[in-house]
Amino acid sequence: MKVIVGSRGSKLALTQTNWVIDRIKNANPNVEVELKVIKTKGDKIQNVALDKIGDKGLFVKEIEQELLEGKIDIAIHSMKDMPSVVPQGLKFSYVPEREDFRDVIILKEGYNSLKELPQGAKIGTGSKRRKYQLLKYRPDLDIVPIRGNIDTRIRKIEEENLHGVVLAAAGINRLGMENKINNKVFYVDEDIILPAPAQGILAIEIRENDHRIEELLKPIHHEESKIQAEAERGFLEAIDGSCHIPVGALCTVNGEEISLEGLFGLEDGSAMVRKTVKGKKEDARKLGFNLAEEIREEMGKSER
Ligand SMILES: NCc1[nH]cc(CCC(=O)O)c1CC(=O)O
Repeated sequence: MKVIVGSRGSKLALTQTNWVIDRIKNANPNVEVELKVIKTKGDKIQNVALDKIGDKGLFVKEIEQELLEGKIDIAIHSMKDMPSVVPQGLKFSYVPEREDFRDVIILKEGYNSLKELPQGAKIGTGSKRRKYQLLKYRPDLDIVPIRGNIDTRIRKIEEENLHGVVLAAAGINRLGMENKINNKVFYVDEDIILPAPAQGILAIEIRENDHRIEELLKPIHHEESKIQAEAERGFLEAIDGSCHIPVGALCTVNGEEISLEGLFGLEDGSAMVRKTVKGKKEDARKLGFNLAEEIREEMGKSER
């Protein structure tokens, strides 16, 4: 039996996809797995700020089309880049174990922490979630909009004379970057920057009725990561967040109990609400919806 796995061609996407492919092969030694690299619209538009060119889905559509047409059997994405609604005929399969959910700041050489940066230090990020949470912690920072893949963003520390850039720890860890660069990788506590919903979680997308493929993926299932994805993405869906507004979420699983913390802000960062709810793990998605409702309500009060 042969299966074709589709992926974007960025270094991170390929590393993630090959990680999943290795695990599929290990669990199913008789299956032949082929990698197919697919170029998406998001890969073609390089110079426009991400928050100015539409929405999530930019890195996804072409890959989902090939999945629907049977040109590939499995698609691997970063779950945090996935739109809240999966197209008709497709679904997410088993969720593998999550990488680090935190954000990191790659600091200019000579600096070791966020605290010690000078007044007015320049930090590069294109994400409003990262921007407004950082400004809440350090209102003096000068946030500079940047985008590009991980290497490009790290290069901008030099090119644009920044004190640091914010990235997802998951990407840095998966690429083993910490050992490849001279810069200090500073892991930001989630109390300071709540991560994006499902940051560090991979999405394995398949055709809805493809039980044959689903069976191959079963051994890579990680229960806790699946519950986190459900709760955090439930929140994302209900809050109706786009990448134009600050949205963050983090679910913690403790036996049968889960807690879900969410963050939602106005587009200009003038108001932000952060709140935690607790519930049962089988209600993960519903808990996400409840949290969104509570946060919306609180946001309404603060706007009046
Ligand atoms: N926004 C792009 C993106 N999508 C997923 C990751 C990293 C991996 C992950 O969060 O799962 C990144 C890079 C980043 O935010 O630094």
